[in-house]
Amino acid sequence: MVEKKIPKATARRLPLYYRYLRFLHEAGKNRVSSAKLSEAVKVDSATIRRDFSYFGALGKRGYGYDVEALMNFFSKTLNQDRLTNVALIGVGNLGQALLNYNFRRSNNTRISAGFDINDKLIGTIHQGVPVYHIDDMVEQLDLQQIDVAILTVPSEIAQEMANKLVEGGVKGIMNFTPIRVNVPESVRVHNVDLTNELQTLIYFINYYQELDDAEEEVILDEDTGELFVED
Ligand SMILES: NC(=O)c1ccc[n+]([C@@H]2O[C@H](COP(=O)([O-])OP(=O)(O)OC[C@H]3O[C@@H](n4cnc5c(N)ncnc54)[C@H](O)[C@@H]3O)[C@@H](O)[C@H]2O)c1
Repeated sequence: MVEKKIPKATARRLPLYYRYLRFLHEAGKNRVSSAKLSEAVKVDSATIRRDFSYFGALGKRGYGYDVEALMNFFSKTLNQDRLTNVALIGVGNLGQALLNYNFRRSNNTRISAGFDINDKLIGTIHQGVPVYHIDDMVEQLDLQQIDVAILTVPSEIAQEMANKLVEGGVKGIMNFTPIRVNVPESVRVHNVDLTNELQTLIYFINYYQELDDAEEEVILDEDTGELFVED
C-alpha cells in the first residue's frame, strides 16, 4: 500500500471541510463551488485547491465539488466511520438520563454498555444498552474495545472505579463525580460539574447586570487583572 504524506496544516483543516460538507449534505445540497466553500470555512480557495490536490482531482471545473462524494471521502480519511463505544459506570439517576440521551446527535459515539451493582438493573436493557455487573467491566471493556468511560457512581467509590477503568485500559474518563480522581498521565480525565457551570452563569448575569446598572466607565486594573467600575 502506498501511503501519501499530507502536510499537517492540511490535515488540521480536514475536519473543517468535513463538518461543512456534512452540513450541506444534511441540507440537501448536491454540489458546492470552491468560492462558497472558501467563504464558509474561511480558507482561501487556492489553499483549498492545494489541500484537495493531495487527495487527487476531486473537483470539476464549472461544476464545483460533489458534496456527497467529497463528504464520504473525508469521512473515510478522518475515520469518521469508526464507531466509538463508550462505557457508563453507574446507571443511577444521572447515568440513566445520559443513557436516554445517548449522544443522539453524533453518528459515531454511543454508550454501548452500562455497569452497576444494583441487581434490579443488572441483566436489563435500557434504550438498547445492556447493563452488566461491575465485576464484568474489565472483561467487557476488552471485548467491546471500549476506550472511553463516563463515571456516574457515588463519590465514595469514584477513585476505586477510576482504578478499575485504568486496569481495563481506558484512555479517557468523563468524570461527573465531584471527586478529582488520580490516574496515570496517559489517561485523560474531563471533569463535568453542572453546579460550577450554573454558578458561573449566575455570576456573569449578576456581574454584567451591575455593570449595566452603573453605566460608568469600567476600569481594568492591570496589576490584578480585575475589572471594576469607577464611582
Ligand atoms: N457533575 C454533575 O453535574 C453532577 C450532577 C448530578 C450528579 N453528579 C454526581 O454523579 C454521581 C451519580 O449521581 P446520581 O444522582 O446518578 O446517583 P445515584 O445514586 O442515582 O446513582 C449511582 C449509581 O451507581 C451505582 N453504584 C454504586 N456503587 C457502585 C459500584 N461499586 N459499581 C458500579 N455502580 C455502583 C448505584 O447502584 C447507582 O445505580 C454522583 O457522584 C453525583 O455526585 C454530578
